[in-house]
Amino acid sequence: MKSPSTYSRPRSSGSAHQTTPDRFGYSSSSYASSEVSAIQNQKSNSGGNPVAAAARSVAALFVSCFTPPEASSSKSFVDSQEFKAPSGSFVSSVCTVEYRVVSDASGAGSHRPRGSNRGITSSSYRSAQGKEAGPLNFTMEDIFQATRNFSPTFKVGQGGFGTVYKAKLQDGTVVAIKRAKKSLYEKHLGVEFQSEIQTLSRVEHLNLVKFYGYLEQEDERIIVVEYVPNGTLREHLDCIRGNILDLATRLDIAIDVAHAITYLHMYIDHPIIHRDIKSSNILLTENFRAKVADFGFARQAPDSDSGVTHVSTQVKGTAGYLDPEYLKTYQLTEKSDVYSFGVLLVELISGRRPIEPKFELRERITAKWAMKKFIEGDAISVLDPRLDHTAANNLALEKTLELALQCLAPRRQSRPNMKKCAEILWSIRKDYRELSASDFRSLSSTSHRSASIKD
Ligand SMILES: Nc1ncnc2c1ncn2[C@@H]1O[C@H](COP(=O)(O)OP(=O)(O)OP(=O)(O)O)[C@@H](O)[C@H]1O
Repeated sequence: MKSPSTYSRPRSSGSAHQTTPDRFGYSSSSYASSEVSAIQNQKSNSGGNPVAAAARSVAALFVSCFTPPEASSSKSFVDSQEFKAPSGSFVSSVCTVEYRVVSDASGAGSHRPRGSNRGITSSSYRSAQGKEAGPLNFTMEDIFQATRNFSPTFKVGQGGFGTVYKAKLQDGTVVAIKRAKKSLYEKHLGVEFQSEIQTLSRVEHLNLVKFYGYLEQEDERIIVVEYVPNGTLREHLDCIRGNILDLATRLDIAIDVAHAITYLHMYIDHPIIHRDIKSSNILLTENFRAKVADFGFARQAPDSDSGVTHVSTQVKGTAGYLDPEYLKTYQLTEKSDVYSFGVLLVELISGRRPIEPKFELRERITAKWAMKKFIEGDAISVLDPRLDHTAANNLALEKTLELALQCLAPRRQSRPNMKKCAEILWSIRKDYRELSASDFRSLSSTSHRSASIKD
């Protein structure tokens, strides 16, 4: 459950460009010039390893961490009349007990979908089999029937938004039914609900949860989406869903997520910034295909055709995944998702959560710890200890950390876009497969040789 806590950060033009440390330790004192220069000096004596050289050059970006962010020519989304938020709609952000940063949004719900309180969209015209099945005209009765009056037996999850149930519709389609909490204190849920249904109704992609419809009636707000049966990525990294994920599967998942975000950023009419990319929002199918879920914080991206470079908005997202430049300037772009994706890459490689309070201070912020290790030439110690140090794993580890370092660049201009991330990951996977195959060949020829010696 979300509840207001200590984090409060009202928009204030005066403070936006100061070099104050953020609460995750990415400050000029803790992670910028002196520390990185020292690391770079060490590395400059370490020979001509191309990976290390790339790491060094990207590491230099950390030196410029928290310099004033934008040239004055940049144009904000709120500068545009069309998207101006209603006056007085900006309020302080708050942090939840789960460290999820939420706030009453100014913009996510600015375009209510047309129609009544019974939501049927183009995406809801399809059944689970992908057939054109006609609109799923949900009534409260349908929902009660499908969930057996919201029986706890069918409950599969609980999030900040509410409770999630697995249910079967009358046509046999298995769906997830998300029922919003009714708490009077949770006004932001209305905004999250609007944001989620608006976004879901505009998208369709193999790596995004499919939308079937919604219902908004009196104090009930319900979203019906594809049921994804194999839990969240975080549950798999925690090994509470069976076996440990091997690196090949982790690379596949990273690529699926990269495809989903690329689609949101580049391949729809009005691109979308997800704003909450994290391992607990990545759902897995039985075949370990990844589907990005939870569009409660999604926001329309700035319209680059009209020269708008960013959206000025309150900070939303989840601690540990938040782009420090967005935190500091309130300027949102697609590159904030790229930053979160960088954190996700480190999570996939290390198995650790983005914030690990139980570790000593210097290991507590996983991305920061991992990047430091990588820059120091000690990538090996970042690999999830439950994975083997094969040649293929070690190479993929180095290359993935190198990409993560680029995604985590303090300044958004230095981060690659998501399409580039996907391309780099394809090439990492290709090399990984080739090396795994040759690892396997040499292993089997060794065992063949030792069997012949015995004969
Ligand atoms: N489509 C789905 N298929 C199967 N399980 C789901 C689905 N959507 C959500 N769940 C389960 O319900 C849980 C809560 O999901 P939900 O999207 O409501 O989270 P949330 O409210 O956004 O949480 P948070 O605020 O922590 O991000 C998930 O962790 C997952 O276990």
